[in-house]
Amino acid sequence: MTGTLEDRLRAVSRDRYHDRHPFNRRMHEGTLTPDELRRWIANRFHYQRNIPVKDALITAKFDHPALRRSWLRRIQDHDGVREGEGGLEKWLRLGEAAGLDRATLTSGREVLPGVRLAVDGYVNFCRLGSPLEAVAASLTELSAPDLMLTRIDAFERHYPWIEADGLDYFRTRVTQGADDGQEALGLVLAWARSEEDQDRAVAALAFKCDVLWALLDAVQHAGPGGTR
Ligand SMILES: O=C(O)c1cc(C(=O)O)c2c(n1)C(=O)C(=O)c1cc(C(=O)O)[nH]c1-2
Repeated sequence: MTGTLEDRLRAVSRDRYHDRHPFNRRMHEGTLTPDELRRWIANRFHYQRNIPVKDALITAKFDHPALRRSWLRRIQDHDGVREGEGGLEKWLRLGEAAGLDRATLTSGREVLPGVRLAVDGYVNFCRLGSPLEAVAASLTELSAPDLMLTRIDAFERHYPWIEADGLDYFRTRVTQGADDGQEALGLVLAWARSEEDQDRAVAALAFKCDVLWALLDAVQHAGPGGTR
């Protein structure tokens, strides 16, 4: 393999990221119907609510208090430090701004089989993998902040029927995602010294890109009314 590990990771994150998925392209062009957008929001909530679960599994793999303390921040970013705060709460508000009530989102009724499998795949990958692989899988966040900026712009321009407050989640993730991505990159570059470990880190990131891609495939191909 040619190039430094950082070059290889950035290339995977650039070339296989879900910003290139046809569903995301349509989102940005403004051609999604309200039902399609709501289907995406409801299904992505399943991903969101599992992020702190997988971060708890990763935290449990770390030997050092400083590392656990730092990774714990990710759980708090999503779950909040108090009731009514945090990313999951903001995602529920995004749903409400788009006309989806909380009970529907939290029930998980709308979650498509392919989305369930993709998210389970990610959680189990982090549960069973090495700390290096689990942290490397999160490196899609290197590309997430740019995607958030594109998404905010697209929502404001093309989907004005979604109340502006609903976009707070994406605004928050611009800086949180950038910080998370930098932290994870520093760890992966420090840990992956052997060629085998470097290959494992790149493969973990490629797998994660596939998870995000598969999630959008399922959302894109759902039947009328968002059914399977
Ligand atoms: O909306 C997106 O496109 C997007 C992508 C990603 C990502 O690249 O994994 C994350 C998020 N959002 C996100 O909101 C988030 O909290 C998050 C955590 C992680 C992770 O793997 O630890 N990825 C992402």
